[in-house]
Amino acid sequence: MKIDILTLFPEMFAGPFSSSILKRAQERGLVEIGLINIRDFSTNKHHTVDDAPYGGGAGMVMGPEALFGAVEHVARKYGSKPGRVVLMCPQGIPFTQAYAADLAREETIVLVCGHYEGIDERVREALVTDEISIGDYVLTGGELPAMVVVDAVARLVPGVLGEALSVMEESFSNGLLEYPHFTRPREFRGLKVPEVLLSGHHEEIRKWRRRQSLLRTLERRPEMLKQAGLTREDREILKELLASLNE
Ligand SMILES: NC(=O)c1ccc(NCc2cccc(O)c2)nc1
Repeated sequence: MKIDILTLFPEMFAGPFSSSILKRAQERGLVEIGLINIRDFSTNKHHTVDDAPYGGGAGMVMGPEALFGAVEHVARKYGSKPGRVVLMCPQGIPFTQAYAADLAREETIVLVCGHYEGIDERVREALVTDEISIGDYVLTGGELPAMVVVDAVARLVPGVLGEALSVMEESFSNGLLEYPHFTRPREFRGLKVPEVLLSGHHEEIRKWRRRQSLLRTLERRPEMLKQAGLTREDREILKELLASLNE
């Protein structure tokens, strides 16, 4: 999978992409991450990429020339239009695990890191296929959201996480929050591991984990329960949990 990132600050990406899973994924050729400096496509001698907004108002807007130039550069690099051109912005669609899975199926995606008060609308109209927000807050630029998207998407590319992916996705993608995890030592500063996890009874362990996922989801994200595809057994457990919470 090829991910090209259009940014004014390519140096911001050196850290996250030069360590651990993302580094190894690139070394193994599973993911290619291209960093493209939007400023290289500025069309004026001052190399600016932003300008005052028509209609007045505070702040600056990123103009169309450099962004169009940068996206066309990517298209020429691959000899075809990019599959998806994703603008990171607060007005975007909330980024979710499902959205990451959707993007991970693409051969090439471009992430556009906007700045200033926003970007010229003609970029949205003519180039952008997706607008994504990583949360309801405004950041100084789209770079951090782009890193989040690259991390969430790259780990889903086949081979990047290996069998760990299926285990992780299975627990998260079942629509509930994860159950608690424990590892050695069995007791730490008086805090013990739940006995059931030491019992070796796999069916009991499965039930305990499912119950913990349901309890955690009920307590923290009850709205997720509606579309979680609950079994009859789950509903029984939820009834008990609700009864005990209402005691
Ligand atoms: N929540 C987010 O994903 C997010 C994304 C970007 C961003 N800032 C750059 C920007 C880019 C475009 C328009 C705009 O108004 C601001 N801030 C927050």
